[in-house]
This record gives sequence, structure tokens and C-alpha cells, in this order.
Amino acid sequence: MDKNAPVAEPISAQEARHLFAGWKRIPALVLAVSGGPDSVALLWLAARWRKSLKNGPDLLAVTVDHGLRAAAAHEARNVKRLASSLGITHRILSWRGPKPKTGVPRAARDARYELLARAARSASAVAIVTAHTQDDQAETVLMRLSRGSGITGLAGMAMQTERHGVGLLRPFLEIPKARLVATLDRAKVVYADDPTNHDPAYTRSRLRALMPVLASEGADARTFSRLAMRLSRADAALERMTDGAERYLRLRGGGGGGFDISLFSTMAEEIQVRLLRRALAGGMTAHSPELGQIETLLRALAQARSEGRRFKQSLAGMTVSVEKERLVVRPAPPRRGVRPAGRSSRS
Ligand SMILES: Nc1ncnc2c1ncn2[C@@H]1O[C@H](COP(=O)(O)OP(=O)(O)OP(=O)(O)O)[C@@H](O)[C@H]1O
Repeated sequence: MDKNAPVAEPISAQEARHLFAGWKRIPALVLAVSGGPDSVALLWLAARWRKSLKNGPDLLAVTVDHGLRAAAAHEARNVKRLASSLGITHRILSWRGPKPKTGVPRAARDARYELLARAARSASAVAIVTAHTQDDQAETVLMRLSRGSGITGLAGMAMQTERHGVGLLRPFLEIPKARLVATLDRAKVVYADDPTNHDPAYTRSRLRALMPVLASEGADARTFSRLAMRLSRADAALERMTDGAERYLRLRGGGGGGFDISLFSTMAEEIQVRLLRRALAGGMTAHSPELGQIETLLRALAQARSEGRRFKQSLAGMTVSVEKERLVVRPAPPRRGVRPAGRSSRS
């Protein structure tokens, strides 16, 4: 721990009122509480806030036991005890069934959101609240940076989004984790420490360990989180421009499928990438392509056109071709013996 780091201030009741202000008229919410400091602070702060109101949402705390660590069941029971002392209903849900050999964190996360969304629906809750912090946002950006993500990925996590048809709220996205820990310490509330958070077998843990070094050079969690906010703003602007470009291409396209290739080629490259990504996603047949694959395809397309050659390539279960001066994207014919793949989420 950096001895020169400023002392973290606990979250005051007034600040919590501000953070949760948008929830007042929501009938019911699910709080996702793992038992770690961030989400225990969410539980404690939300309970205190709710108690201060005459009318407000019904809060249901949910802990998912992934069945991956022996201590998890005990930690879940501790959350239940805390929730009950705070007057909040709590449910423990288990991830059953076979676990994959690789990609466990991702599979666990998918299963967790599925279970949380199901709990939300059965409680008539319109949204799930998680306790993602500014530090989580920084790690997400760093992780995506190391994977070569573009603007959309580097925009990080959104404060408000949707998963499995249920809202997902992240009120602490601009709050440093240290402030949530300070809140619990002042309130003398105990929390669990998940050892997998420090396990170097996981990419996220290894990148997390780099954060203090980066911070000493000025690239701290706040810097990464500000970058995410700025890129999220740029991403939203580019999506609006892509909407406009799509409308323009359809209007000027003279009917029929696909885009007029000459008009498409005059668009800025970033807009071409987004148009193509949308067209590929529209097929619903395969996994989403990576940004680099779309860029490579567009380069090949430009090359073929400059050389006056025909163009036809497959990507993510779709065929992209130029036919009668139109760029056409359609599902690729199934390869023999290969069943169409399910779609996975975009990174
Ligand atoms: N076992 C769990 N049960 C309930 N909620 C959980 C559980 N694990 C994580 N969460 C919720 O998700 C938040 C983020 O947790 P964590 O950073 O460990 O997950 P992640 O997998 O990195 O998140 P994300 O799914 O968005 O990438 C927690 O603050 C908490 O609100």
C-alpha cells in the first residue's frame, strides 16, 4: 500500500442519496452481492438509503454460489446474515451443471448474470445493481487494451445497460474501491476476500497487479476511467454517424439488398467498419467477428476494387461479396457436417 496515498473518505449518506437518486421510482431492484467489499458496501449503503425513505424500491440481495470454492457457501451465508440484520431479503442461487475446463471466469460470469436476471424477473425487478468500481473499470480498459480492442471496447463498462432483457446498473463506476472499503471499515462491517482475485493464473489478476506501477507513472484508475468516459462519448457519436450513414446508403441505394459499393467506399473507414459489423451481426448465424478481422476484410475489399477484381470472402458465418456494384452480406451456406454456431457477445 502506498503510504503517500490520500486517505479514502467513506461514502456519506448524502453522497449515497445522490448515487441512488434515480432509483426512487423503481418498484424493485436486485442487488448483486458477492460477499466481497464492493458489493457488501453496496448492500450496506443501499439498505441505509432505503431505510431513510418512506417510499422506495423493494430491495432483494442475491448471492450466486458458483460452486468453485469451498469457502463460497460460507461467505454466502454471511451475506445472508448481514442482509437480514439490515432488513433486506436475500437469496442464494447456485450455478449447477458441468463447469468448463478453460475459460472458467467467463463461463461463471455468464451463468451469474443469467441467474441474477432470472431472480430479477421473478421478483418483478426491472434492474440488477452491481458494485463495479472505478478500479474495475480501469482493469477492464487495461484488459481490453491488451487484447487490442477498438473504441467500443475501450469505452469500458456502462453505468446503465441491459443484460438478458433486464437493466444493469453500476452506480459505483466512478467511485474508487478504497472509498467503499473505508465505508465498511467505519461502519465495522466485515466482508470476504476472494483469493481468486489475486490468483496469477487469471489475466485480470495479473493486470491488477500492474496497476500500482502504472499509477506511479500517472496512469491510475482515475485516468483509465476518464479515458473510458471519453471513448464512450466518442463511441456514441460514431454510432449516431453510422445510423446516418446507413440511412443515407439505403435512401441512395435504389432499393435491393446491400449497399452501393461506390458510396460505401467514400465513407470514413471507421464508419465502414461499423456498417460492416452491423451487417455481419444482422445475420445472427455466427459468433461476432473481431475488429481486426473486419479491418482485414475491408483492406482486402479496397485492394480488390483498386485492382478491378471480384470480391467474395467469408467472415463469422457470413459471406461478404460485391455483386453488380453492391456490397452484399448474407449468411454463408453451411459447410457440410458443421452445424450453425450460436452467437456470442461482442467484445
Ligand atoms: N458471486 C456473486 N454473486 C452476486 N453478485 C456477484 C458475484 N460476483 C460478482 N458479483 C457482482 O458483480 C460485481 C463485479 O464483480 P467482479 O468484478 O468479481 O466480476 P466480473 O466478473 O469481473 O464482473 P463483470 O461480470 O461485469 O465483468 C460485484 O461487485 C457484484 O456486484
